[in-house]
Amino acid sequence: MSRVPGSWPPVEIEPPVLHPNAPAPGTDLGVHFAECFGCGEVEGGLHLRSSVGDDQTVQSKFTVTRAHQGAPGLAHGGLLACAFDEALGSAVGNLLRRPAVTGRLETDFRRPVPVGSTLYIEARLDGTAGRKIYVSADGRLDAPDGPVAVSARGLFVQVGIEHFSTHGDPQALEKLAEAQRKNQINP
Ligand SMILES: CCCCCCCC/C=C\CCCCCCCC(=O)SCCNC(=O)CCNC(=O)[C@H](O)C(C)(C)COP(=O)(O)OP(=O)(O)OC[C@H]1O[C@@H](n2cnc3c(N)ncnc32)[C@H](O)[C@@H]1OP(=O)(O)O
Repeated sequence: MSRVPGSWPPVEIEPPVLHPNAPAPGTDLGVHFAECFGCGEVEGGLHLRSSVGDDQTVQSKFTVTRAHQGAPGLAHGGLLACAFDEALGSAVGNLLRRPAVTGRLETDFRRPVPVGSTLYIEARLDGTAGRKIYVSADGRLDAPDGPVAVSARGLFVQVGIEHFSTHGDPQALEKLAEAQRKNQINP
């Protein structure tokens, strides 16, 4: 199988347009949902932390613990993919502020990621085509300029807010919206 990726994005795109209320570079993004496996206060979760970077990027990092192992002493690839889903989703949700879900996520695992190492992920908006939002990211080992260990490319698909109330937990959604209103998060 070739390791040469196909062209990206795979369709003709428009340049991404930041939402007028998108947080400024340097802003810490906090936790979008306390029970999220990626960023929430979940035991064994990734506890990924993100902030807005320059040039339509989100910078995230997480430290691999023993709870994240696949082979002894090494991160599980599926959990690394989870970290990229979260980082890419955070770029879409915070910079474009459009409700969207992951339609497709591809990952290239280039180097082993040991327990105890910290992955620095930079996610960038690549472009949009109607409801389709293309994003990609690189994850570097132990420093923002460390060697690339994992790369990912994702397609997020914009959905109506009813996607979450119809298929998810409407009561939890309402509680989350209420908490966001209290924290005066701009819609
Ligand atoms: C107010 C908001 C702002 C708030 C801001 C606050 C900050 C928030 C910060 C941070 C939050 C984020 C952090 C979390 C991140 C984690 C995200 C996840 O893990 S999401 C869970 C996993 N994903 C699913 O569960 C999806 C399940 N799939 C579906 O529901 C559907 O398949 C869906 C919606 C993806 C598409 O279904 P259809 O019926 O609506 O639309 P169709 O026509 O099928 O697709 C639309 C277009 O997309 C293409 N498409 C869809 N899936 C594709 C695929 N796998 N590959 C290629 N193309 C695909 C299609 O070919 C179509 O393209 P053509 O318009 O015809 O050109």
